[in-house]
Amino acid sequence: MISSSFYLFGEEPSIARQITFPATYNFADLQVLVASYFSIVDAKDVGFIHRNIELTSASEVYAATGPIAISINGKPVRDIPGPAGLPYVGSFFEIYPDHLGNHQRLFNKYGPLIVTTNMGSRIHHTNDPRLANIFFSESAFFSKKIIPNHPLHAVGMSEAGLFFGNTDSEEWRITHKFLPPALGPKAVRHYAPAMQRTVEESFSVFDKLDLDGESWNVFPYMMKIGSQAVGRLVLGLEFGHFTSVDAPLHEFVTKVTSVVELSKRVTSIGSWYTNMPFGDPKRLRDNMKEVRRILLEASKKASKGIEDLELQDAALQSQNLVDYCLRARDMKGNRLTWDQFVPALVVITAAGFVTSASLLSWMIYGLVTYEGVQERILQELIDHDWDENIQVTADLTNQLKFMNNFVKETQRKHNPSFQPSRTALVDMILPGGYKLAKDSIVIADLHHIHTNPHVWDNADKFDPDRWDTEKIKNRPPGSYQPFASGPRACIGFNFALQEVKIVLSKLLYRYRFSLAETGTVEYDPYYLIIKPSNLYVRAERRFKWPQKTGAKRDA
Ligand code: HEM
Repeated sequence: MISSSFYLFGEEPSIARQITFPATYNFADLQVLVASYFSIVDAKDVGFIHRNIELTSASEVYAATGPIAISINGKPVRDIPGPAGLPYVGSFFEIYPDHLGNHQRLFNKYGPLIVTTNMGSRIHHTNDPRLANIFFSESAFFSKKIIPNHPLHAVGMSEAGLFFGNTDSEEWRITHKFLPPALGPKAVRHYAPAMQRTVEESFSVFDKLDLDGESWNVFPYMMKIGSQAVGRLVLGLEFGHFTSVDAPLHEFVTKVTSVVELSKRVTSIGSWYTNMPFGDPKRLRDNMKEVRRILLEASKKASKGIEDLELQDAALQSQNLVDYCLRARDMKGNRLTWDQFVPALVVITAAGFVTSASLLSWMIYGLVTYEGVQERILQELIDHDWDENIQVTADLTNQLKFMNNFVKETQRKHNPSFQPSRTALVDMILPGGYKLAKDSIVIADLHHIHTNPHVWDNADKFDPDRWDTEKIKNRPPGSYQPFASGPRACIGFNFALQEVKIVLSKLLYRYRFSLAETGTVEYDPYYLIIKPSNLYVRAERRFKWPQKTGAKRDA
């Protein structure tokens, strides 16, 4: 056996630790051993330096006398940089109101991992795909664990399992076993007719707005469509959002929307604010209770089948997710109880419509902002034999190559979700040599990863055709993850993608969209997701369509 002492390059040699290892160890074995002693996340980053000389083989390490420095990617370990901040408010004014622009400025200034302090809450952000993948991987280093500093802590709701539960909780384990099959690709296919019916119901309203020559604010209407689809498919509820131009939003939708708004507002002030017995924190708790009450009542009324079914069969045969939850059994005959599935369905409903409504809004933004996009999608529809009576299926939308590129590029540049957060489980050394303490909150900034100039060519350019290039196939792992990745990634992505393609195609075939107001379209910085707050468009009914080009055959 050999015994050598090691310390982290950048720290004092006097605190070196003695490590014993067999003389048969090669360089890679040494990297792994030392990484495990010093909690270095990726052993491949480990290098050895002795008397200012880099050691490149195991025999050089064996021969070194005295403490050996451990470098990370050839560099010393270091603290995570970030703005110094002001007393009490910390970096609040460095970040808000334009948190997207300001985080970009901070990444430019401090590098790919930064720390900000907001009224006592320290949060780490990255725009680096590799770090994001490490955060998302649910490992001995990181997990989704909702501790007081975590941005989702203010909402509570750990009993939902999905979204708000810790990964090591029984609630998450059980809901994550039962609910994903009902949102898998096969299950989602049988939702296509209901999705189509939902968008077709909106036509009477958009026709009327067109006849009256009126423009409309996109997000609220996409919210009506998105929530109507989710209400129908999750709860079996009819929200009646398109009975007239001004039909009010269903109570459930208004309450969920205010929860989304309030939770961002409360967490943007810091974790200490969460438990205040008044103001926004109290309103947030009250609205959460209301959302749960409404969902419980709706679930009791939802239409149901009779037979119990195995998970996959239940996913294909149930009329809605309440029906699914009541009938689905696992191999051992276990089922979800009402206490388990009602909170989970609250989350699925909310996660389902706010995000999809926002993505649809950004897609309409794309139509009216980026030249030629609208015409190309329309031409593609025509070339795929689209007409007013078409029955849209998943097979059909999957054939729409440009549409699919357009959705991907919209999610790259304008993804609704931007701040999935994880918690550090131990003190550790990250790639780049960053020292991170246990219980630190880390956020993979999806927006900034997707627009990172070190990863993307012409990152700011909206270019759907980039998705056809060789370069895109060889992009770094983790550089595009609109639905996050790893075990806690989105379980509703099949649903979302199918829905937005059906809704947008049907709308675009019927209407020509144009921007109704000049000026900058802004996002709402105090909303939990990124949505355009002032995008006004005109949707004019089409009466003429272009000729087929025969491009379908070539696709
Ligand atoms: C464009 C639309 C959507 C986007 C961009 C999106 C994005 C995301 C992201 C980034 C996460 C990870 C959150 C985190 O790590 O903290 C997530 C989780 C989740 N999403 Fe989505 N989502 C979308 C649509 C949907 C839909 C339609 C549903 C359901 C019908 C859904 C249900 C969920 C659920 C239940 C989770 C939590 C999974 C878990 O806790 O393991 N999402 N979503």
